[in-house]
Amino acid sequence: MPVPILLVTGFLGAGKTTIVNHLLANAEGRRIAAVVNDFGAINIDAELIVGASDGVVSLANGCICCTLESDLLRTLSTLLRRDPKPEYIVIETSGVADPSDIVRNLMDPVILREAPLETVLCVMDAGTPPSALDDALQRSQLRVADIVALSKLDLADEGAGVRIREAIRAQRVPAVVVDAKHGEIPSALLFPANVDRAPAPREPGPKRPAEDRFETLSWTSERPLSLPRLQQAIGKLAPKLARAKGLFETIEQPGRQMVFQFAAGRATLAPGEALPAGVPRARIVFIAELGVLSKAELDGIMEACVAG
Ligand SMILES: Nc1nc2c(ncn2[C@@H]2O[C@H](COP(=O)(O)OP(=O)(O)OP(=O)(O)O)[C@@H](O)[C@H]2O)c(=O)[nH]1
Repeated sequence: MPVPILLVTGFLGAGKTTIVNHLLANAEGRRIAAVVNDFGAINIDAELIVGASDGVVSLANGCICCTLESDLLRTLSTLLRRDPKPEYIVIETSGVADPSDIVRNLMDPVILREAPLETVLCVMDAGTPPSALDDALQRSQLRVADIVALSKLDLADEGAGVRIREAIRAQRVPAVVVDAKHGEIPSALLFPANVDRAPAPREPGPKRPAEDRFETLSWTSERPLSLPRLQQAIGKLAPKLARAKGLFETIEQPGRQMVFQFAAGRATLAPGEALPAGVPRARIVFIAELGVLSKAELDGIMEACVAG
């Protein structure tokens, strides 16, 4: 029985992990295997997924989640050899990845037979300015999509959803556009009921030279952070950042981790789990356009947040 693949693409911080988490938490008896592609040296995506540890997790509802190892095809064949075999595979791509390259990889004849690419979902922040769709990376993420999910409608102004839908239409993208409130998309839209029917191979589009546009800077600390000082640091860094995410302990709430997210100019902080043993007290990944932020500048700004 072929195992259909759902590929989730979308720009940095668009809301891909939120959707994958929602799918895993609401699997309704489907055995879903999720492959998350982490950008940075610190393995944050996997930690944010409910109940994950060591990069691989089996959920109580029969779903599993793993990080993408060096090679996508090897990761997929490992998943396909598992017993019981997953019924669906969800691959979350990196926000800086051109999904055409992954689509091309998935056209491998063996993978296509055993795990055909069924649906490509592009997640887009509803507050994305229409001009951002002229960006080559955003365009290639949209171009391969069957479904575009608009995230963060709750944060966007009233007209934003309409404006971004018009901008997507203007790109002549044939995809269906749906709203995804806090990661919620009807799973019937994403997973075919009849898995016997293998989807047709796809044309991934022209191969573009890989563009090194972003760099990831990891920052860790063995000491907890001061929240007011962190706020100041993020204020300084914000104009230079494309994305940041991290986990850390604060002086204000010792013994507990906070989950920090920065996407589309917006920073959020939420309470996380208890601080696990043997990990640095602060682990944050910063993503910036190449040459915009040096490690020395980042370290200088972040060290000022450390207690004592
Ligand atoms: N208010 C609100 N926040 C959202 C929604 N969807 C996602 N977010 C938040 O947006 C931030 C980024 O979401 P992620 O799901 O981590 O985004 P991502 O696309 O996986 O990010 P990368 O993998 O780093 O590219 C997080 O703080 C989410 O909680 C939404 O519908 N509403």
